[in-house]
Amino acid sequence: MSGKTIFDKLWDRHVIAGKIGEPQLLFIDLHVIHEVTSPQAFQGLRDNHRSVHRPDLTYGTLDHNVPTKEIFDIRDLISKKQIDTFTANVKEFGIPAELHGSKGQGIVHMVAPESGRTQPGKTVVCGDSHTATNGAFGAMAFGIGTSEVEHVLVTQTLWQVKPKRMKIEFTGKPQKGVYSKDYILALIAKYGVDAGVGYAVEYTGEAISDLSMEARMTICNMSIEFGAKLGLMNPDEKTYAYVKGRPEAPENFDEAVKDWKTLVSDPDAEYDKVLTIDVSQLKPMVTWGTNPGMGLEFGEKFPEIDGNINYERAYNYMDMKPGMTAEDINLGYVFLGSCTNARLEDLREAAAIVKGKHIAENIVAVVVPGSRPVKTAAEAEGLDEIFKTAGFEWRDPGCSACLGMNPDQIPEYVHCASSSNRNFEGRQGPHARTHLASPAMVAAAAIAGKFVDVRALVTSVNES
Ligand SMILES: CC(C)[C@H](C(=O)O)[C@@H](O)C(=O)O
Ligand code: SF4
Repeated sequence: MSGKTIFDKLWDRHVIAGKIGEPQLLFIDLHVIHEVTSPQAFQGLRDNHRSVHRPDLTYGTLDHNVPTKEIFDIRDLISKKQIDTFTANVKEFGIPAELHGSKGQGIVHMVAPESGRTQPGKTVVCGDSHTATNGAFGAMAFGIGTSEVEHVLVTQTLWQVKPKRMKIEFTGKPQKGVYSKDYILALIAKYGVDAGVGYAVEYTGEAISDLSMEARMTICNMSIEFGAKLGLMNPDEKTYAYVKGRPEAPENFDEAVKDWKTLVSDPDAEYDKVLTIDVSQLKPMVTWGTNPGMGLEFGEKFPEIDGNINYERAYNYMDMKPGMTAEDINLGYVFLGSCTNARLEDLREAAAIVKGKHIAENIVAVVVPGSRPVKTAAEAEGLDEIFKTAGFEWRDPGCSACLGMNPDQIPEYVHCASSSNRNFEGRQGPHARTHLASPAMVAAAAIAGKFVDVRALVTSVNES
């Protein structure tokens, strides 16, 4: 009999009922909630006189609607309602949560790891498509819909059909200036936004082991942009070190680590599909179009339309033409934020590039730390001053301009270099035009006033 993948092991461990190939009932170890996808679920509970089965395994935060300029000045009525409703719900049902202005508040996929709740071996769900971020810890983490949120609140379980297994091996050492964001953008550009549909993806290989936990989260975060049900990685010493000492880390930590060590893919495990990417061949990526797969290495010419109506539509929306390169993009805005790339390491990488320089005249640049702990840590090491001196705005944590659900929006028709994960039409505001890239590329673009190849800059930064 062949070995098992980490995903097989996690799946088997959580099945309560049902047969393989049919929906199976899974136990959920951690249910994370935010203000956008939980209100109807709580209302459903109330209407049916039900309670939350395991408030202790539920954890909430406010993120999508919070204003980042003046966090308590919520002018939008829908935002205010969602924030107030969420606050009342978690109080009524006794759920631990990071409420408005609390010390741990931030984007949902950041606060769960930061609190220590995200751990190897857990099933983690959230009414949000980027829940696979938690998969970087060796957790089986995926997004669910609002009716499923209600199901999990009431039962702490969920019916799911087991997805197929894909292994993506990242080999080699990257050049300086190439980051995990480039790995995932390159993967999606090469295989497309649907290539992961129906799969649980395991990211593995030397290039993944070499990454920090923060950089690993960036890759897992974008699993959904590849179409995958979930993305996960084998836990290792870096994973244990990240969890250790956090408020919700297991009490008997050494025992937990012993168990976690068994939750890795066996060498002879079988997969339904295997892909390999050599990261030593990658260059910094920039998207030109209106899905995350419409991306290219910096310097490459944008593709011909050749009858592709998606390309035609994307070019029209973005007001660009085949044959242009990323350097020709008429940038007006830079957004450094989101659950993809607004952790401390991301801000450090960007700050190293902007230090001692000033943003270009044509640019408005905003930094939005993904969580309050990140903001506090960044300020403790003076990153805020570096950004502010360079002309960036330094904001409070939240989803911000990653999507236009709060006052932070990119103005109409303006091109934005963004460290986030989605470049859909209208994603950052009506008619806004988004170009996804790594935090370092985005920072360099703020200074130069256009996209530049960050590899040259990073070398000189490191030498100085
Ligand atoms: C609002 C929320 C449901 C949504 C998601 O599911 O991902 C958002 O976080 C996003 O990134 O588009
Ligand atoms: S930061 Fe963006 S991608 Fe992440 S949860 Fe918020 S809106 Fe979704």
